[in-house]
Amino acid sequence: MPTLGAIADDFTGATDLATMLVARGFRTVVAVGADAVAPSAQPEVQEAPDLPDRWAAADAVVVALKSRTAPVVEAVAESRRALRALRAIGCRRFYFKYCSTFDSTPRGNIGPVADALLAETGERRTVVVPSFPATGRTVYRGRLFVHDDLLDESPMRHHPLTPMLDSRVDRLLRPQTDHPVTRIGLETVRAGVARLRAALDDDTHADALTVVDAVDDEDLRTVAAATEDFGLVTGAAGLAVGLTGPHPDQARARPASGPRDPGVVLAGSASAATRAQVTHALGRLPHRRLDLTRLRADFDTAVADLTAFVRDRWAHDPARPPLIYAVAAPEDVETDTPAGAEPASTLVERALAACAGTLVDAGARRLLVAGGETSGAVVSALRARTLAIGAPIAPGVAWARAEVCPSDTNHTVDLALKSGNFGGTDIFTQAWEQLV
Ligand SMILES: Nc1ncnc2c1ncn2[C@@H]1O[C@H](COP(=O)(O)OP(=O)(O)OP(=O)(O)O)[C@@H](O)[C@H]1O
Ligand SMILES: O=C(O)[C@@H](O)C(=O)CO
Repeated sequence: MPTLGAIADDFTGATDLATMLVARGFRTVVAVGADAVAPSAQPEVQEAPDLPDRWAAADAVVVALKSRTAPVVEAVAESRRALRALRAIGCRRFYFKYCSTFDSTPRGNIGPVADALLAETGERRTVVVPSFPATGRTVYRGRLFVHDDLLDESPMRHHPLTPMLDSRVDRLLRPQTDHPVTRIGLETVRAGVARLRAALDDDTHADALTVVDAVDDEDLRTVAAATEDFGLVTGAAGLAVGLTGPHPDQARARPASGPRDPGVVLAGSASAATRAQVTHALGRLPHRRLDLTRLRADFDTAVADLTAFVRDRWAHDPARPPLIYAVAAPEDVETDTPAGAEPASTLVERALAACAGTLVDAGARRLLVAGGETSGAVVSALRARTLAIGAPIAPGVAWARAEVCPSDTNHTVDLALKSGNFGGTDIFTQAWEQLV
């Protein structure tokens, strides 16, 4: 029965945290939305008497939401619903997972969701820990770094939805929350678990969201140990490095596909890391770029041509998964939508989602998807309700086994959801080797 319940504000973030939990010995299931956990999770629901096997065999459940940039009211309502659903299947500790680059705006959604989850759990305080050293995110003196750059000097400064214009986590959070926002520095963390705990227990932090410095995994282990009885922690996936689950040797789900099963890469992300991965794959995998003009002129035919191309490549060389991508270079990003036309963002998401559905019905059994929004669109089109996390591919990215039903037939597939900025340059060609 799961005891740890997590709520992630996007799909790739959910698999990122789940990947870490599996590595830490938690048998982990990602549930797509609160309804995939407990359809009628009302406030009064406390315990489900007959847990489905899926939950009985899990140590942790991560609910994947699409709430990062949703209207605040919606994000709060979905997060509350997720928490109630997790509680109904037995979870007693909660983890609010947001982006390691603290993606949010002065209105939210990190602060409002943290406030709501504190109220829902009856807790008065929590910690704020976006640090994830394995992916270059560290917090020192309250400032968030992305590798060598301060957050506001990193490419996140230009993010279209959540431009990050400050690197001080407390300053970013203060306008978003009703709680005081406090800080605890690295010297206290490095003084050890007891000193950090004593600091957290000081009156200053009694009702606060406390941003805690962490520069390496040992710091995160100290933070996790000092907060082990907190009913709610918040952060990126890094904090989970300090958690220990009960099944160190059996936590990974087995792959669903074999080496000769057809695969495909669907890349809708325009992030710098994905662009480098696309460029690397162009010389190595059969590929097609989405043509926005054609998609706008005749969506169905354009998608049918793309899926026909993939099927043709499978017939020639099943071992090389074709790549369908949106952006290889910054100039591929459409910044101005032509008058009266559908914006490129939804067009690309719809196109890749449609390709995914058709290709799974045509035999695709392994899909690597790049981009958080893109992953949300693909997972929704495939009508996956749960993902069982399997082999890791890179920090924050793993294969997951999913039952899907894009039209009217069920299939089991291996799915990897890659955050835009995660993964090495060769991930589109190398990820398949982990599926053994
Ligand atoms: N050529 C393009 N012009 C404009 N927008 C595009 C283009 N290609 C893709 N997009 C959109 O850019 C967005 C990329 O977001 P997505 O979340 O998928 O990737 P990301 O931001 O790199 O990933 P993450 O959220 O994991 O960091 C999607 O909405 C996608 O449809
Ligand atoms: O924490 C991260 O950076 C990722 O899991 C993510 O949320 C990107 O969308």
